[in-house]
Amino acid sequence: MKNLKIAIIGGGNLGSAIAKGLITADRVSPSNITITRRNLSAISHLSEFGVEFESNNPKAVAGAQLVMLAVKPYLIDEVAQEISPYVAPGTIVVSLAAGITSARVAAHFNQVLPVFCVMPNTAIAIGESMTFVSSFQATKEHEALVMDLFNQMGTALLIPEAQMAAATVLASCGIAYAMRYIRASMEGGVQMGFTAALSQQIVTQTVKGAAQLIAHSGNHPEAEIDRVTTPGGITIEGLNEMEHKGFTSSVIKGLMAAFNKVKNAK
Ligand SMILES: NC(=O)C1=CN([C@@H]2O[C@H](COP(=O)(O)OP(=O)(O)OC[C@H]3O[C@@H](n4cnc5c(N)ncnc54)[C@H](OP(=O)(O)O)[C@@H]3O)[C@@H](O)[C@H]2O)C=CC1
Ligand SMILES: O=C(O)[C@@H]1CCC=N1
Repeated sequence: MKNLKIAIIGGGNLGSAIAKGLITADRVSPSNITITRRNLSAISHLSEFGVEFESNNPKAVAGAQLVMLAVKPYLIDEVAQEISPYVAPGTIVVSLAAGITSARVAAHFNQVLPVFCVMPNTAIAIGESMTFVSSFQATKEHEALVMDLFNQMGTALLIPEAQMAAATVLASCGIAYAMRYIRASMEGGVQMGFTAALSQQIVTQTVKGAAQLIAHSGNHPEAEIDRVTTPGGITIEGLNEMEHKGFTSSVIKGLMAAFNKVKNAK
């Protein structure tokens, strides 16, 4: 694994996060990771990690055993076409583009290659991603390698590609939704008199504690809520007011709007 040569095409938000995650996991030598984008100065901060930079995609994929496509979905066809002649036989292709099928990516290559759709979230940079993987034209060995790689940077689950749209919304977009809850709570904290910095510290630790409570116990969130809500007490007053204002309904409606968007991606 240490010697696996990886090319990350598109060093933006996700591509850079994956590069950081790979280095932090220490399973791939930084010098074996090449990251590309047109404006290389925007990722110069990654040079401290020892990764290679390249603005030429064909050069980056030549010699790579695993190529990750981390450009925006509308650029996937163009970039796959561009690198196709330079990709060595047997190269594993990982597409990170939301809403793009593996068959569509595979069709751009002039040889049959193992293609994976992989949907991480930005917490991959710190090894805490919830990552979904689906495989196409791949052997069990390819699957094991890709799963092992992404399990080094959080939790990876192999799923049928048909579930990828829902997985994208719940876990990849989910980071943003969780952040919005955190931000809303912080604003409430400031209104109650905490500084923004202290409010952020309080909410961050509280959300972390809540996530870890259910992760450790396997309890349903409502069971943990029951432990907090004193009958006739303070917590239930706040919870019910949030529900009167449509909290659960808003979250589900937001998830479904995103789900419809990703299912109709072009
Ligand atoms: N952000 C997220 O949380 C997640 C994103 N994804 C998917 O990851 C992909 C990337 O998203 P994200 O990182 O947010 O987007 P960004 O725009 O941040 O990153 C894409 C990068 O691609 C670079 N790029 C554009 N054209 C080329 C090219 N021809 N060759 C090489 N690099 C190029 C751009 O840099 P420059 O202009 O300098 O070339 C840009 O930095 C998308 O397909 C998205 O669906 C999936 C899960 C989560
Ligand atoms: O918002 C987006 O389109 C991408 C896909 C998942 C997370 N970010």
